Amino acid sequence: MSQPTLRLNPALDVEKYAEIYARDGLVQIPDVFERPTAELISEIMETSLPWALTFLGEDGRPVKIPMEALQGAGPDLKAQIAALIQRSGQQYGFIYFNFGMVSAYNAGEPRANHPIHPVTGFLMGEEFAAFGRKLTGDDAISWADSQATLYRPNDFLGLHDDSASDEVQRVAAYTLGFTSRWRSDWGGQTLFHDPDTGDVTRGLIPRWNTLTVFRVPQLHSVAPVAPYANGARLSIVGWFRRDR
Ligand SMILES: O=C(O)CCC(=O)C(=O)O
Ligand SMILES: [Fe+2]
Repeated sequence: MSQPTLRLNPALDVEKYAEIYARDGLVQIPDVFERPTAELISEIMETSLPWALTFLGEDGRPVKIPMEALQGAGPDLKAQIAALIQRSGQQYGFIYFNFGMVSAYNAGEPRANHPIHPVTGFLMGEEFAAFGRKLTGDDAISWADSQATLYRPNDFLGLHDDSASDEVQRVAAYTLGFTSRWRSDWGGQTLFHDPDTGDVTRGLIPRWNTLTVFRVPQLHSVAPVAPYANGARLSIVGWFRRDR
C-alpha cells in the first residue's frame, strides 16, 4: 500500500484563516490534512508511540516515566503524583503522557525508521513554516517544534502563557487534534482565560484532524479530563518559532 503524501490539505483557504487569526489571535482549521494522511498520523499515535508519563517535578523540571515502567511503580510514584497535584493548586503544574518528537527525531529514537519521524520532519520543514508565516503574518517564523501528547482521565495542564525565552522564541502555539470521539462534558478543552475576570473566553473541545493556532503569550490551560471520560485526548502540540 502506498503511503499518503505528508502535506497540508491543498484545499485550505489560508487567507480566510489568516484574517481570523489577525482579528482574534486564535483560529481553528478543520480538515487540516487530507483524510488518508490524517488517518495515518492517527494510527501512528494510537498504536506505536513510546509514551512517557510527564509531570512537573518539585524542582520545576519535568519528570518523565516510560509507560512500561509504570506497571511496576510503587508507592513512591503515587506520593510524587499526589504532591504534584497538591502543588498545582498553588502554582503551575501538569500531568499527561508525552513523546518528545523533535529530540527523538534528532536522536533516531525509538528507531531510525519509526513512522513518526517523517511527521516530525514535515512539521519542522519549510512547507509548515511557510504556512505559519502566511497564517500569522510573521515573516520571521523559521520552523515548528512538536511533541505528541496523550491525556487520560484526571490529566491536566495548568494555567500558563507559553512565554518565550532567548533560546526558544515562540510566535504562535499550535495543536493538531487527533481525538476521534469526545463528549463535551469529558473536559480536556483547551481553555483561554480572560486575565482580568478569570472568565473562560473560549473552550475548545478535543477534535480530530483539526489545527488550532493561537498567538503567544496568551493565558491558557487544558481542562482536567473528567474522571469518567471514556477515551484519551490525543494531539501533537508545538510552537511556530523564529529562533534558528
Ligand atoms: O494541548 C493543548 O490544547 C494545549 C497545549 C499547551 O498549551 C502547551 O503544550 O503549552
Ligand atoms: Fe501552552
